[in-house]
Amino acid sequence: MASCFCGDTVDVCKAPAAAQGSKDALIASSDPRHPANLICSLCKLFYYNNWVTGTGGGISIKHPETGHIYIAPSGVQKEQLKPEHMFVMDPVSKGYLRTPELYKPSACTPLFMSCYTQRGAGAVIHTHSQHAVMCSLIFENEFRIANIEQIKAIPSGQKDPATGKDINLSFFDTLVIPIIDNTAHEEDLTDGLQEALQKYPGATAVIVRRHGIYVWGPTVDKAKVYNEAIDYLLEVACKMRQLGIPSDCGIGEEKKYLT
Ligand SMILES: CSC[C@@H](O)[C@@H](O)C(=O)COP(=O)(O)O
Ligand SMILES: [Zn+2]
Repeated sequence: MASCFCGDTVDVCKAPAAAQGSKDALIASSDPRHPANLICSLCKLFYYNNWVTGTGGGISIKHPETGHIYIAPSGVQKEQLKPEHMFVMDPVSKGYLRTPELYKPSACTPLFMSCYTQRGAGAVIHTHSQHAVMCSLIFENEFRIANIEQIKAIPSGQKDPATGKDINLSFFDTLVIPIIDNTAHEEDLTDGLQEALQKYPGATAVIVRRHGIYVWGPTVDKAKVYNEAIDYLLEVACKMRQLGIPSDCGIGEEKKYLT
């Protein structure tokens, strides 16, 4: 049976008939969960959170069945993306299976690839969150926050030996996120990101000073939850700092900073 560009054989290709057998089968789908559609809907959502305005930031998703890596073009308004704008990369050869005309792939591609390769990520989110930028000015090399309920949404880096599932942080734990320095060009961040990935094997995010944050997870849903929870915690940390309370202070210790 002949194979389609989407990775299926043509008899099971789920793309609309007009796209079957063409490279558009990689991006044409009526399924809102298809990476080409999900990148567009999530970027809209992120735009309204002020995370990907002014063309900054973005998201890359690995197709959970085919393993194809979906990447948006560089320098475009992320809330206006359409599935036909997507680059599609083969995860093994790292060659592009689909290259939309007139566009270059996101400058974040080498950083997304580092998270796929070194962390087995299923999706990588990059935002220009103001909370991440502010925390990168407040903290030196690590962002730390402790004893806040929302921490429980973040993985600890440990796995349950019985189920193999990620164990999340507890309320009493401290979340630590490494901070790397920004560079003139996005792709030049790759070495710094890779070093941080090695040094912090349990981390699910890296903050880029005066720039934003990269957050990844084993699935797109988990990456989305981690990004939301981390942004909430970054915002809480900024507010605690404004009141003079260290974000990793012990339970009850805040009183002594509030006099
Ligand atoms: C506002 S320009 C931002 C870019 O330099 C970069 O930091 C970024 O996040 C997006 O890069 P892009 O190549 O458009 O996907
Ligand atoms: Zn950026």
